[in-house]
Amino acid sequence: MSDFEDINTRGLVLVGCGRMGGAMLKGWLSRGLQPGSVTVIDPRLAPEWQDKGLRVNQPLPENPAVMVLAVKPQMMADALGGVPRLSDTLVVSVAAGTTIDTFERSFPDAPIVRVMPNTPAAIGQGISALIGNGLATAAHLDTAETLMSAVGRVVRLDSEDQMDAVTGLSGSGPAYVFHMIEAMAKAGEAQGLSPELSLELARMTVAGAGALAVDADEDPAVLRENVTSPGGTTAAGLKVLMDPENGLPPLMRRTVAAATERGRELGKGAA
Ligand SMILES: NC(=O)C1=CN([C@@H]2O[C@H](COP(=O)(O)OP(=O)(O)OC[C@H]3O[C@@H](n4cnc5c(N)ncnc54)[C@H](O)[C@@H]3O)[C@@H](O)[C@H]2O)C=CC1
Ligand SMILES: O=C(O)[C@@H]1CCC=N1
Repeated sequence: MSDFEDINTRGLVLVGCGRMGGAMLKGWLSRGLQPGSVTVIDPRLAPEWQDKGLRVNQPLPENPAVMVLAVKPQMMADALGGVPRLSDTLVVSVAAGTTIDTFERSFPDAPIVRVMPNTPAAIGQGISALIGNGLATAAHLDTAETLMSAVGRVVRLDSEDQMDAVTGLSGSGPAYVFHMIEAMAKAGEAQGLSPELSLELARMTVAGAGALAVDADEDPAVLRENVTSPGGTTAAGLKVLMDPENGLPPLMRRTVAAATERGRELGKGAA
């Protein structure tokens, strides 16, 4: 039996099929979601989605199992304006900042689950955190978890208050890691390596270390120590990187704090 049986029967509506919506849709289709059961609402849908058998910008099914909202927070009011008041439909939002009570104003009788995914979902390696409203039953949360586990791992939160920090850490986090690759590559160039060689070394170092961090039984701190020979090269590098005043820890603290704060602002309706 497909995990998507009820959704395939009643339908899934995806409002906004850009980078995040598209990444999730790719994962769902590869896990058994039937294209004909998906209604995509997006006025600027990318051409790659046009001939996949999806229902594109067509009237919504009468009683869809799930509606996933994946538009920018600044576009949410606009997008919600075009959607009927569903009550027997699980509403799932992946928008940063936008709080559950915003959705409750549009869907006062609906179960609502707020999710924060990230773009490695495009290759099934995402991490999503989720929390439901008072009307979301264990079965609704399971449905949301089924959807999100099609594109990576899932964690459940205890409180919606955690969501902005989650957004600042794992939602935005892939961008920090991509920038780390860029910065490492530039640093290699500064030591005389060619840009191509430096980028390849940086990219595969981050990819391999990430995979090892997931695969290994040891904590990242132990994996770091395993690389660090006493009096060796890594110790010399880490002395700079781990400097408590000027190193990565205070920089990362400020980075995640800024992203978290921006999530709070978006939640209050900031443009
Ligand atoms: N990109 C990321 O890494 C992540 C994004 N998110 C959240 O996902 C949501 C979407 O972000 P992205 O996919 O990055 O943006 P995007 O700009 O790539 O996609 C948004 C899509 O919404 C469509 N759209 C705009 N107005 C619409 C409307 N009224 N009705 C239907 N569709 C409409 C656009 O045409 C576009 O295809 C945001 O709320 C963001 O906070 C969450 C986690 C990670
Ligand atoms: O930058 C943003 O606002 C979205 C949310 C998390 C990642 N991208």
